[in-house]
Amino acid sequence: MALLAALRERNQDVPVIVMTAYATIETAVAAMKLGAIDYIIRPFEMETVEMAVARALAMQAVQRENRFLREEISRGWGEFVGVSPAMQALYDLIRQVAPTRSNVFIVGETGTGKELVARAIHEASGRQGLFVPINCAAIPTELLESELFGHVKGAFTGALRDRVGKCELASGGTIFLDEITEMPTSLQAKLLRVLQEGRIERLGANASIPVDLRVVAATNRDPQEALEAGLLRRDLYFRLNVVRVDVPRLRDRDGDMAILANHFLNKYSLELGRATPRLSPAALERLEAYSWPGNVRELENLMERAAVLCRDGEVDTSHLPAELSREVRAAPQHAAPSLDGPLALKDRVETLERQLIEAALARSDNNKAAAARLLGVSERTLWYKLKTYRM
Ligand SMILES: Nc1ncnc2c1ncn2[C@@H]1O[C@H](COP(=O)(O)OP(=O)(O)OP(=O)(O)O)[C@@H](O)[C@H]1O
Repeated sequence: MALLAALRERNQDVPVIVMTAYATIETAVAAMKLGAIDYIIRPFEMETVEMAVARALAMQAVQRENRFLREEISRGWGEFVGVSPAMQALYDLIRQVAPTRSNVFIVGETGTGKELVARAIHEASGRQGLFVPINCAAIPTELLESELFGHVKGAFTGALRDRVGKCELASGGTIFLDEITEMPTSLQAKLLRVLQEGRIERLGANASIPVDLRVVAATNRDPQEALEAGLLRRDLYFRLNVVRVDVPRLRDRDGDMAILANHFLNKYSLELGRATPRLSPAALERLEAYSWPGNVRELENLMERAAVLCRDGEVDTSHLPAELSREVRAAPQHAAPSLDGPLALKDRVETLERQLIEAALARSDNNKAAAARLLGVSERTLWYKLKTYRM
């Protein structure tokens, strides 16, 4: 019994079978309470022991799998880290659209994980072909056409041999056109023709090849503005925007900051061969208050930096770059009350409270839970204040 208690104390998940000649119901119950999973009374048949061991091992496997699944669920979905309502909605949408053949248009700020979304759509689509990403902004215009559609030997100076284009490569799979608005509109027109006809012609070839394409396109611009500015052809847009997927900004992912920050600290500490440091409450608060224009990519970079700089097992505000604290400190100055005029305490406090609440709501995009955290009060208190001040 003492050994059982000690094992449990150390959190060992060794399955324990108790064997005894002095059986009473009480000791059996006590042993089970201490974590024994079976109880065998002497004398016994060998078969009984074998069965008990087999059962114990099977149960252990189930427990491990359960724990693994629990950890997975609490961490995110697939490659995604995050369990916020905004991300749950995104996972649901991906699961819904992936198995359809519809083209998908992903919209989201830089670094929000648009490529991750595109990959997840392909993974969950069941399409047997390849996932072929192409960043339209990263390839010089004059090369983009051959990159997309391929060419035959001699199609232009420098075309020394036949080349398979990305569209052909992605046939049966998914082509991911990142930063679609950076593709010249002449090429957009050509791409549209390929999608309409389901056939592709390599540059310089005089025959076309059938392709089975599913397109996932992405942009970090506002699609409406891109259309108006003539960066995106309307006809292509309608073809691609069958399902639109908006990827939430990091500051809208309520409650994901700690999970994401710890995930990246863990990732980079592993790479450095160090133990993962803890994230101090003050550091987390600063991360929560920052606006994250570069979204998850920016957070990942900062956590890599923190993992390198941190030497004492705890990431504190001193391991974070100065611009984070500047943004946080700017707030109180903003709301600093003037000491001129009437000094009635109640009115003054009320005005200041209203201003702080407004600022917190603005900074958290009207998300009450996040605003309450910024203000350092409970959500309940915030709701109460909003009601009292009729805000
Ligand atoms: N929810 C998430 N969980 C874990 N990692 C993430 C998540 N979102 C993004 N990342 C990581 O952040 C980085 C940026 O993601 P990604 O390249 O997909 O962003 P993007 O929106 O395509 O950016 P850009 O618009 O600049 O091309 C990648 O390293 C990606 O793995």
